[in-house]
Amino acid sequence: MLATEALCFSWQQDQPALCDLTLDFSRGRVTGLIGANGCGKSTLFMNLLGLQKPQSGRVLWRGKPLEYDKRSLLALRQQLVMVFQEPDHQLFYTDIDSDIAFALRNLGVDEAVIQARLDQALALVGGNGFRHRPIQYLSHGQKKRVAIAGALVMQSDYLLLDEPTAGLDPQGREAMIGIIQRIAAQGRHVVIASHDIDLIYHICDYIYVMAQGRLLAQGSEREVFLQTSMLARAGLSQPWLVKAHTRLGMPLVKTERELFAYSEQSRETV
Ligand SMILES: Nc1ncnc2c1ncn2[C@@H]1O[C@H](COP(=O)(O)OP(=O)(O)OP(=O)(O)O)[C@@H](O)[C@H]1O
Repeated sequence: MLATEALCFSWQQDQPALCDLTLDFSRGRVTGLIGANGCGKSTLFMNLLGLQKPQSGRVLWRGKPLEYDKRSLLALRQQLVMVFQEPDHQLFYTDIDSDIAFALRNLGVDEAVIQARLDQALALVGGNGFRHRPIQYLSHGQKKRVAIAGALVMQSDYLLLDEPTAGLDPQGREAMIGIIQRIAAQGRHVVIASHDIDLIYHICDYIYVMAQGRLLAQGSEREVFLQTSMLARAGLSQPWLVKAHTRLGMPLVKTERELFAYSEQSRETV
């Protein structure tokens, strides 16, 4: 279980970046964290990872307050792994296999286990087609997949994804949705911070809305995205499928496919 309790954090005195946040990331399989630029999403991730320490309140890991000694943090970061928005920030080798295996080799994991996990992770992100290309020759989207594979080999309980679809073309975005769904289907928790509201609506089963470091709303995707005035206060808008429901009276569905199936069905019955 990963949670925060009345967490407050300031980068500078008297300017709180996070205020009184009580969040539970085990509520949903895929949890969304949304809010306007500067609302505190990245700062929260840093607090969850123990890279920053709250001035008051706490991070709870497996039901206990997070401990900040080196050993505890090392153990935490094997179970709570972050994938940054910019893959270049976490890819260091030119060779994909070496890059993905880096953390496992550091931990002294058996080479046969590393190979098996590498194969699995690359298959899950659809990376086998470019596995033998040098990393510097990969596209942004391909690098994102390698960065996710590097996190997956850790077989962590939680994966924190910062803007997983940023910079991806429509096909790459669809592929990323599939990747996240496959990760969640493996029984892991995924936490996504993103401005891609349609992605959050499509893929998350629990959502926290933040504004200026505070929690503004929480709930299932339907509970959250039907609150138009709250979304406006947070500087956000509704996903297009929710707009189609609230403004055009279409049924509230989770995916485009469901909406088109509904519209075809209604045409047939006319
Ligand atoms: N290293 C830092 N030093 C000082 N202030 C910081 C630092 N990082 C972030 N902040 C401030 O903390 C607040 C929250 O920023 P943060 O980056 O967490 O927001 P965010 O929700 O991730 O934004 P975005 O959507 O733009 O990525 C902002 O006011 C920002 O200026």
